[in-house]
This record gives sequence, C-alpha cells and structure tokens, in this order.
Amino acid sequence: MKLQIALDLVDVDTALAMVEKIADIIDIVEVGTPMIVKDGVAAVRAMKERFPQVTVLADVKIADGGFIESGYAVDAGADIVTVLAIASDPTIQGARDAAHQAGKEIYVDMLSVPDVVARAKELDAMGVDYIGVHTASDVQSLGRTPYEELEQIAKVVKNAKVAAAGGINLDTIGKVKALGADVGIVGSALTKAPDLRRAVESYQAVIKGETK
Ligand SMILES: O=C(CO)[C@H](O)[C@H](O)COP(=O)(O)O
Repeated sequence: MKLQIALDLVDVDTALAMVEKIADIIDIVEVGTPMIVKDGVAAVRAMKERFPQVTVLADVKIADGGFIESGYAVDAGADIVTVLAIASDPTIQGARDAAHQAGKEIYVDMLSVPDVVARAKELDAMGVDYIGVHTASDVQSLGRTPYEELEQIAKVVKNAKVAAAGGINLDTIGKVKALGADVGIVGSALTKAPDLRRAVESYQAVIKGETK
C-alpha cells in the first residue's frame, strides 16, 4: 500500500517546506483542495517544479467541465487529478480523457455517494485509475469513518486501485491496508505531527509490517 499525505490548510511555502522533509519517504503528495482554492493550480506547479521526482496529486475535486479542468491540473504538473464520483459520467470521462491523453491518472473521490458499491462498479467499468472512499472532514466529528465503505468497494473493484481518506491516523493505517486499500491518505494526523519525518516513518513501518 502507498502512503499519501494530504496537505490541507497550509500555504504553498509551508507545504513545500514540509515536503522537503519527507520527499524521499512519501509515496504521493496531495496538493489539497483548500490550497488550490486559495492559490489555484499554481500551487500544483510550484510543488512539481520543486519536487519533480515526487508523485503529485491535485485535489481539484472536479464537479463539471471535466476535460478542461483536468487539463489545467495536468498542465500544471499533476500526476494524478481528482474528480467527484457524484459528477455526471461525461464529466468523469472527460476528466479521465484529459489525464490519460497527458499520460497521467484520474482519481475518483466517492465523497457523499449514497450507494458506494453500485457507483464503484460503474466507475471501474469507465477505466478510471483510482476509486477512493472519503469521509469528509465536516462529518468526521459525527463519528463517521471510511472503513466500512472501503471494505465494501475493495470487494467489487477489479481494475482500479482503491483508496481511503478521512480521519486516518497511526492507529488505523494498518486497518486501511488490511481492508484492501492500495493507497492510504492521511491529512491532519500527519500535518499536525510535531516531527513530520518521524511520523511518516512510523506510518511506513506499519504499512511495511515492521510494527503494528
Ligand atoms: O481531501 C480531503 C478533504 O477534502 C483531505 O485531504 C482528506 O480527507 C484527508 O484529510 P484528513 O486525514 O485530515 O481527514
């Protein structure tokens, strides 16, 4: 399983300084939606220019205009672009096509999908690269988690890689792997860690089975 750090609620310079500490031990760096809303895809461009060897995900969460918006993200240097599963099929297909034409990948975020199993099957048939369950930060305080949905979609997705996000921490990253995720996404539990490099090392040790 790969480890993705979600860089939310930080400015570009802070994000670059954080990645400087972990570029050699993190698998995927997510330029988070708040940063992109604030600074545009310039935030993605800054990340990729500074760390060309790192896989950069642009969390643009496309809802419409799939081909155009996905194209903006890949032009800025994104290796992976996100689109919402609740968007229309033509939007998702357009976002997929723009990413694939550039040799990049498309990630579909299942945020607020009512029937994740049915939608995951449809998305898998569309040839997307990642399908990720996601408990929104605004509902995590209600006690919601992504684990049950992860378990459900991991059983039915045959082609795409499966991911999970939303409140994942060091106590639960092992469960995310055990439930079948190809990518575990960790935001605030990492970005708020007092020693980011040591924290990423701890997560990677659990993922590699060196510690529990
Ligand atoms: O995409 C996101 C919010 O839309 C976050 O990046 C994702 O939820 C992970 O963050 P956290 O681990 O803090 O929940």
